[in-house]
Amino acid sequence: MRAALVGVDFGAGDFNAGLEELSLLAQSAGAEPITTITAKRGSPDPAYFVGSGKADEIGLACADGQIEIVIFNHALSPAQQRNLEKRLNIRVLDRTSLILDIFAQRAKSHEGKLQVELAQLQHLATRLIRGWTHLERQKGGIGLRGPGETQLETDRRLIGERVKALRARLEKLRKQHETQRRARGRSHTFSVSLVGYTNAGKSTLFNALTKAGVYVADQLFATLDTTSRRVYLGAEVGNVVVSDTVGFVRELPHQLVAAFRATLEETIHADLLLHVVDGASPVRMEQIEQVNLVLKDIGADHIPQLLVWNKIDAAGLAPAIERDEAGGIGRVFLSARTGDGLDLLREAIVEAARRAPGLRHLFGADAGADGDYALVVGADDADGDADADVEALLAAESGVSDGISDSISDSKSDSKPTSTNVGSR
Ligand SMILES: Nc1nc2c(ncn2[C@@H]2O[C@H](COP(=O)(O)OP(=O)(O)OP(=O)(O)O)[C@@H](O)[C@H]2O)c(=O)[nH]1
Ligand SMILES: [Mg+2]
Repeated sequence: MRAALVGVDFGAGDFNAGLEELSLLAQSAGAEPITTITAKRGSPDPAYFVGSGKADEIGLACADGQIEIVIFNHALSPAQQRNLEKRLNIRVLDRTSLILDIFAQRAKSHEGKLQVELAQLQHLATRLIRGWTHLERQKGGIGLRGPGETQLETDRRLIGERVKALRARLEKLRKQHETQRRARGRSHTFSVSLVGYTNAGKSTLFNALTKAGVYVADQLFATLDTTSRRVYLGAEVGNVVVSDTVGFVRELPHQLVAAFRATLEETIHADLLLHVVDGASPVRMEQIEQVNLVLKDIGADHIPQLLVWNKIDAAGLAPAIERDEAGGIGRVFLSARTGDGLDLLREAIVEAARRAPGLRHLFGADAGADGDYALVVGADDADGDADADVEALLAAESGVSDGISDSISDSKSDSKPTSTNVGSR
């Protein structure tokens, strides 16, 4: 589908990098960007987002019939989108819809699909409601029982019912995740989540890390698109669980963040976040900020974070560990592609695991001091079933079970590891 891209420069951030990202997003959604139209404004025009003169310029660019869709690098109000479509006589997509569409295309698991559907319906619902009030105004409040309104009311009711059903279904799945996490908590397997801006190299790093371990077991512990594997990191720490998850983008639609809460909760409950950064990107600092915003949004900003400065091969840097003022590891420079610096990252994870509270008992030096298993069970264990906990722990330590083997059996479609990638390649 041939597309015209539209970006408005409000004088904030790196405008060109933003347009480049839009182009990648559009391609990820299956569109083919043909032309880009830019404008400079102080604030959005209420009717068309751009000025009416600029709107006509966009119309002119589409006049020869080459362009099939116009994609804005911004969130448009329902009215702006409608006005533009009327004036240009062509389909107009905003950034939110574009991202939702990519999610819809990429979601593979049952839960992922439910989450995307919920987000899309909620997005649609706001448009239907506003469309209705718009009509209401046109008719001056008279003749409101007309067929148009009735249809809209029916649509809204159906959407409302579906949203309710989806929420209930997702809540049930969320509870299952929680049960699973508690089981995992008992065995105190140190868990590491890869987070980061889309395209930073999380999946590449995930594969490099998990393949490199002496002992690797495939594990899918979330039914959505979080893939996890156990990685053996030496005698001292033993196994850690590493998870690869959905990437973040600037202005991640809030419906999506809300709908993907269950997926992101795996991130919230990690012991350590590996924040993967594309060290070769000119806008890496902005991306780090964006990722931290999303992490704050989902309540994961309190988790210890290690910045993984990836793609040093492209940035011309050497593998290194950089310590912060307190002596803790702040950044690891590596290349997931060439494998340079991976050993440093493994060291850094071992060091973080060693420092993690509540995990010390697993390690030789502290086991004697802390002594008993009561401490091992952990503060977040609500059911008080200490015997079972000790059993689980012993089983875990002897390698019989690590507590994540009771995977969720929500649907047949969830039986294979899958992953959703948001964004661009
Ligand atoms: N030069 C270079 N490229 C890399 C490196 N690591 C990853 N890449 C490339 O970066 C692109 C994105 O890599 P992914 O691993 O898919 O990134 P991701 O963070 O999982 O992306 P999303 O799943 O979309 O969020 C791919 O083209 C990789 O080949 C690296 O160390 N050096
Ligand atoms: Mg990925």
